[in-house]
Amino acid sequence: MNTAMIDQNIIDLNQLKRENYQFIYDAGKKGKLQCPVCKEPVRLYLGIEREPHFYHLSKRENCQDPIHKTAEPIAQNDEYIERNGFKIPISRSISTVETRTEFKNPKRISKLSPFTKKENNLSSLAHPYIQLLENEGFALDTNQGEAIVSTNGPLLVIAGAGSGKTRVLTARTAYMLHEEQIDPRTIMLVTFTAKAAAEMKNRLSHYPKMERKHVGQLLAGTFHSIFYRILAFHDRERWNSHKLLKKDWQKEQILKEGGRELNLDEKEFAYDLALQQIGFWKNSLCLPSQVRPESPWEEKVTFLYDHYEKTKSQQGLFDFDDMLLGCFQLFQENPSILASYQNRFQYFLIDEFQDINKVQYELIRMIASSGNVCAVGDDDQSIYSFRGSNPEYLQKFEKDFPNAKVVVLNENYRSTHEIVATANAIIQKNKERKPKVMHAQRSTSSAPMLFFPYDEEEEATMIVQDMQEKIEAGYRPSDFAILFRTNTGSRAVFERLANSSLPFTIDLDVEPFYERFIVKGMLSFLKLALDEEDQHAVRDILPVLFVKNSVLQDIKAESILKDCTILEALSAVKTGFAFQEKKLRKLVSVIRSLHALSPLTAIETVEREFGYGDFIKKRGNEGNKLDKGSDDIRDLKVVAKGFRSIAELLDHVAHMTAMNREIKNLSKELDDAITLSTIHRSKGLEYKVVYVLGAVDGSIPHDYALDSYRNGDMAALEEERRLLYVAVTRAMEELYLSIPDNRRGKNAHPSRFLAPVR
Ligand SMILES: Nc1ncnc2c1ncn2[C@@H]1O[C@H](COP(=O)(O)OP(=O)(O)OP(=O)(O)O)[C@@H](O)[C@H]1O
Repeated sequence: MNTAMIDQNIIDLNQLKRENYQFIYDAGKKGKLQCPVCKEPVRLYLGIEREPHFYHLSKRENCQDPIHKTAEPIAQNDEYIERNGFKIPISRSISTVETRTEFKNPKRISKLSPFTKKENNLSSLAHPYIQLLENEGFALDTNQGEAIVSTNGPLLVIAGAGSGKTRVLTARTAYMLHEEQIDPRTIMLVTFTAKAAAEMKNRLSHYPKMERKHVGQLLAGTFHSIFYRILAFHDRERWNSHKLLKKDWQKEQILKEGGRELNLDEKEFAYDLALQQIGFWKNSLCLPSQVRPESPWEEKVTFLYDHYEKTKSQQGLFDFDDMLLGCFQLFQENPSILASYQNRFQYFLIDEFQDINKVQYELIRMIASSGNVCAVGDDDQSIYSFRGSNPEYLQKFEKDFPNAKVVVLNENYRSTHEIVATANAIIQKNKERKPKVMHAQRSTSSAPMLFFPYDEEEEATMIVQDMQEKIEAGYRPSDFAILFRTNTGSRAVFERLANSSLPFTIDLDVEPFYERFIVKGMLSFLKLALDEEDQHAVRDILPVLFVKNSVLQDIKAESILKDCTILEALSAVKTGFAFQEKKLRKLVSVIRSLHALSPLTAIETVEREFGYGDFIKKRGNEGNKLDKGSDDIRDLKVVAKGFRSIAELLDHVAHMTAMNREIKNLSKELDDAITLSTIHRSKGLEYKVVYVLGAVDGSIPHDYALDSYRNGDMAALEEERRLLYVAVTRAMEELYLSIPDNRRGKNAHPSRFLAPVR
């Protein structure tokens, strides 16, 4: 049906502005929609593949849309009109048609190269162990077999997504142990995560004729774990794990001490980004004295870097990056120690070589004097340049390890032809890459789908609806992944899932959206509109007003002495700066006026009246380039649009903050759950169905990459394209790319990366 009743009014989907769909959807969930014929409760269907329509909760199907007169456009003189206690937003009149955005039908990608079936090149290599592997169900193709048996000398395996590099690494190790009888203690297997190392050992122990004892003797782990073990062995006292700075806040504390010397404001200077920059320099083997700052910001960070290193060394502390740097120095200063390790380790297998950084590369060059290095990587999946990784090392490998053999794995065993062809078409536009075309093993009728929600909210609703339908049809929650470019991109989908009964997991380290500094500040203004005595809220608005934290004690005392609210006391503070006092003076009247406004207008009022933009600009300029403060406010406005009063919005925020904590605790225990993940974290994983959020310019490619591109730098844009490639190649059977019409309250345009397939 296209019609429903909300509080005695008929709403017709043919006349409803698209931006109201989510609002009506929510009203349905709250039981506020009725069938105009039978008066039973109905809901709005908002899914991916079928058009929006109303449906009866009882699944009744025989009601027909009544013929009705189009409702008169509702008066525009107030923000809301109240009908029987239910407020209808008239700033977004539900009955005007002229600016209605049509529901756009989803579209399957059709511009794809045709599928050609290749006979699976089962390895013709006459090695008994390879034959045995094949007989035991570990199928291998010729190139995989070639990579497995080439154990002497340097070998570079360029392994496209889903081409079985994990299988190659494990089978090669098994082959070395069993067929070549190589002493496991001479083999070093380096992986990107500790989980991957454990998984490889586990898989290895299931290979034919593998002895557990041998598998246990292999040295497998991340660069950090392996080289830290070496360091700790040589100087247990200095590298005692009690002295490790594990948490970012510990490191930031040291930076903040240095920042005080520069008079940097703790709330305004982006210490998190400074820390990331310091890590980048350390991993690039660039000591504080060697940094050549390129901006005033980098000058400050260089000063902090120097302070950080000195403090650590005075206090005998170290961080994760020091594990690699320390080992590099140990080898450099002690040739005999280096020689002993060169002697001990004869074979090296290194996974995810495209994400190696300078210090890791140099360590391998130092220790691998045998030359038996097998590096496996995919330049198209290099996505960690901000940490100092560089796919250039894949290119350098052939120079630095002369006579290296190169094997290319381009058979994709994970995904359908339609997904692989989409990925190929996207990545081929990158200029800095080794040319290769992935080839799939199977084809299907369901090509990847582009769908077009109105905005982030509708995007989340559609995806959750789609998953619900698929789960009813037999899929398991763990078949799904929802991937996003940055953590803030997951807010709407998190909220929709939190309000559903579907199990899901999300990364535990992510700062909840409503706790983000800029968002929290804005919400505090709204909180004060409801309670002028809210001390936490007053504390959180001080930075926005450029008032020092120390004033808080004075205001509290003032409010007791003068018997006024704490907000009134703040308003009367004398700072000695006329422009600031002017702003403070209007605090009470502006905040009291927010009451009568919708949350969206209230936020716009605070922005305008208190120069929120200036504050954000100041912080944003120095802030994290991925998540700008102004974007946070835009995201908050998208949320605010769905609520009719400040109290309702704040209730929702409190509920979601609590849910966030609860779900983080719960998700540890779930093993059959939907995955919500950044694209970065999804690397190496595979899912039957993948949804990619926000495939629009500004999201992917991210705005900062577009800015660099405008300034003539292609590198960031190419890395963004690799990110989309990684996201797309996680899907085994079905891929959905979401192209919302609006993002962060503005018109959005499909990602330029999709041009070859749209
Ligand atoms: N020769 C083969 N025949 C059939 N299936 C294979 C073969 N090689 C690997 N596979 C399967 O293909 C899938 C992808 O392999 P794997 O996870 O090792 O890929 P990958 O190269 O590590 O992928 P990515 O780099 O994209 O994370 C796995 O399910 C694996 O079991």
